[in-house]
Amino acid sequence: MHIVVTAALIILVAHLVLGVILWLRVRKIYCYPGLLGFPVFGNLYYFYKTLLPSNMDYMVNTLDVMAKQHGKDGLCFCWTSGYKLTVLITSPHITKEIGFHPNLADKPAFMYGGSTPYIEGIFNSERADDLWKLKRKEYSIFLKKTSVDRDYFNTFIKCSDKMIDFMLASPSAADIHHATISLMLYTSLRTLFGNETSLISHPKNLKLILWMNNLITYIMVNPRLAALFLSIFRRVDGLFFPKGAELRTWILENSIKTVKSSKGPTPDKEKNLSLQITSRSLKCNNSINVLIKELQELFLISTHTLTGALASSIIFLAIQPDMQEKAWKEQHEIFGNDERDPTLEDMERMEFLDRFIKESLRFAGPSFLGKLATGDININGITIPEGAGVVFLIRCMRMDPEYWKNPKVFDPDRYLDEDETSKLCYAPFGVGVRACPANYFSTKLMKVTLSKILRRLKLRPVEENFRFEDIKFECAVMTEITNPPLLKIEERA
Ligand code: HEM
Repeated sequence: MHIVVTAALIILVAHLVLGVILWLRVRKIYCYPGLLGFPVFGNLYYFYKTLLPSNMDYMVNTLDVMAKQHGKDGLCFCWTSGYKLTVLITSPHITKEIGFHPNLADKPAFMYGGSTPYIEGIFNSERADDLWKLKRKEYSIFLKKTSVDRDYFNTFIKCSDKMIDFMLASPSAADIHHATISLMLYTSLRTLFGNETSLISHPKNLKLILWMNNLITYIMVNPRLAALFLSIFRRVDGLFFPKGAELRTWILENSIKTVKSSKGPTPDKEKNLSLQITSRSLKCNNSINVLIKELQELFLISTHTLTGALASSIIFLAIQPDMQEKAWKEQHEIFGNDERDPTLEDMERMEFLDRFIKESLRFAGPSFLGKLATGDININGITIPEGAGVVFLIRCMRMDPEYWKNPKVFDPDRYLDEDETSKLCYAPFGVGVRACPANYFSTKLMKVTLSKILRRLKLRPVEENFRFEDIKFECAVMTEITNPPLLKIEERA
């Protein structure tokens, strides 16, 4: 009994000390929710509330509720991961003011660090240092408009035909996520890796990527636990996922072989991004492990985001027949009954499809953006202190009735009179110097694929009464549809 009482007292005192420390850290901070009238207990309450979020949906929604209840002027200070001081941004005007702030070029290790046993390239780079700058330059060259239009456009067309074949393979109940993953893996290999292999469509590898999506989300929410688990698992993953390991080896060997044998006036490394990465890594005498992590990141980041975005857009078309007809009519006006492939000029004319993709990304884009303040940032007399995490709750901004008329309604035409405010709280490709370098690449690929699908296929949900309002969204790295309907696929006459 004595021991139990002593233990209880120690725990109580330790908590009081912790509560006081937390309170001392935030007592002068503008607009903080944890005080609850009882500073020490209020801080302890928020410490536990944010210590181990079960999933990203819970995390983002908890932060959103806090920001709505306690935020002022689009800012709210709080804890994340228990004790990390974080400022939540929920206003497009603050986004504008600090989006490009020089002290916001780094990413918080407590959100991105968990996956380093597996991926470590530009996306996962905490620091915007010289190496990041070099890598970023390589990405920008390979993903810029001229490279996409010149080098990838025809591959996008071929890949879209493949997507249609995938969909037609099970016309009575097509699983769109499955089909899109196959397409994205294939497209990513053909464009960014410059090569392809049948290993990609092995059912075990498709399953692995589906599983990866959930894993990446879990890692961002629980980075420390994840890093520990992954660094152990990394050594034996080939035993559990032999097909995945085979694919990794294939990509690596292929890149190294091509770079080593490259000669002539146009070195092979200039042909695609993975060869560029391999060439640089070999020149810097990096270990093979470092190279694997960088290539793995390129592979994952280019497939997982696009899979979510494209699968959601196809589902949005299927469950909104009026919208599908409008998009089809636009295609018909451009091509008539001609079955030719689209040209770059045709793509320019697809204005409704452009808006449709934009609206799809408003619903299915990323849930939040995480940055790190590397120095004090002053806005309107408020200081975001050095070391604080800065989380832009972009999904919440994209759904905020203050900035959008009827935000829950899927309305591509809302972009016909887009103002600066809605542009600022849209940001599906991020903000500032760490924004996604693949904005043009991704939207062009989505547009080509949707255009080809619209011209050849009619899509409907198997469950005929399924409406847009029935969709359940969940915050993940990309916002996910948790109840995706199976689709009926019919060839247009
Ligand atoms: C629809 C598809 C995509 C969406 C919605 C998307 C979205 C994003 C977002 C929100 C960020 C973080 C930006 C920030 O922190 O401000 C990001 C970063 C990044 N994305 Fe994408 N992305 C997509 C496709 C791709 C593809 C295909 C690639 C191919 C290589 C790619 C490569 C990257 C890289 C390298 C970064 C890190 C940039 C940096 O930290 O400097 N993304 N993306």
